Amino acid sequence: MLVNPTPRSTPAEVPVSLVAGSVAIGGRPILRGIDLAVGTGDFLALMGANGSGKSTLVRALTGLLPLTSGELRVFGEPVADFHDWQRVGFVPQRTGATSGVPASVWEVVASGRLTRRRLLRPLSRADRAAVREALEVVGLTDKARDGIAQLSGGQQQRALIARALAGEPELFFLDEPTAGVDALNQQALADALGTLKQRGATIVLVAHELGPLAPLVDRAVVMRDGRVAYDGAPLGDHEVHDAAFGELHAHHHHPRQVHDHPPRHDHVPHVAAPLERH
Ligand SMILES: Nc1ncnc2c1ncn2[C@@H]1O[C@H](COP(=O)(O)OP(=O)(O)OP(=O)(O)O)[C@@H](O)[C@H]1O
Repeated sequence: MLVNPTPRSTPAEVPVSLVAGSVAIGGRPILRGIDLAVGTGDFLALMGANGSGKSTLVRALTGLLPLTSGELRVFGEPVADFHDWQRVGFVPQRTGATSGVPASVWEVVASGRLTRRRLLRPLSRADRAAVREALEVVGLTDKARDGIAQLSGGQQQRALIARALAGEPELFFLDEPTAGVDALNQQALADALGTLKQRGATIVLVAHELGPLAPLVDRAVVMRDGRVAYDGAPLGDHEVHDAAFGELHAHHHHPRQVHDHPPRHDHVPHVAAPLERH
């Protein structure tokens, strides 16, 4: 493995790192001994078959789902001590839960500023500017006054992304942002994420197919059965399939799977992954 003596981030700056992270739901192991450190400015695509644990991993990395074992650090702090959640944005998998909520697009996006302002204060000028900009980035300026429920699925997805953008996160998680989104909207999303990336944001997204996002991705992680099956340079479709279904083997055995960028977890003490079995 490559050893880089000058990691891009100092330990305190690493946006998110998980060491030997395991999650069980209802006693069933879902994530098993995951080691993953996401460096500043990474654009990471989390891939793998249905049920391989991608969404669970994202929820674990955002601290929404407690670990059964292992250690999660957010911007260098153990998750229990981390309070600066405004630095983190999360767009969950689309569920259609927005239908029936009588909110305008503007209101939905403005709610992304909630963590930044004190309760019961009107939106400040900075808040309004951030909301306006977020709407512009996702191309929904002209829909700001529409009800969110009137938008198409892809537009709703962009509104949710704008909400997260309005919070100006440094670390941004998106779970399947392209699922069920047409080609035009996928391109708009790619443009929005490209802008974020240019600003130095760290992005982790779950995707089955990258489509127009592919040029942005600089690191791929493929999950298989609750474990990391591949972590390295972006893969072609066939290679993703092979990693997801076990035809590429553990990365220290296969030259293709050697990291082609600096290792991300120098800062964390090595902890042996607990052995888990069905
Ligand atoms: N709340 C839950 N209760 C029980 N089992 C769960 C729960 N959440 C996830 N699982 C199980 O954990 C496994 C991983 O699910 P997860 O949603 O993380 O996979 P995924 O890779 O995101 O899949 P998909 O591509 O279908 O979204 C699946 O077997 C799923 O059934």
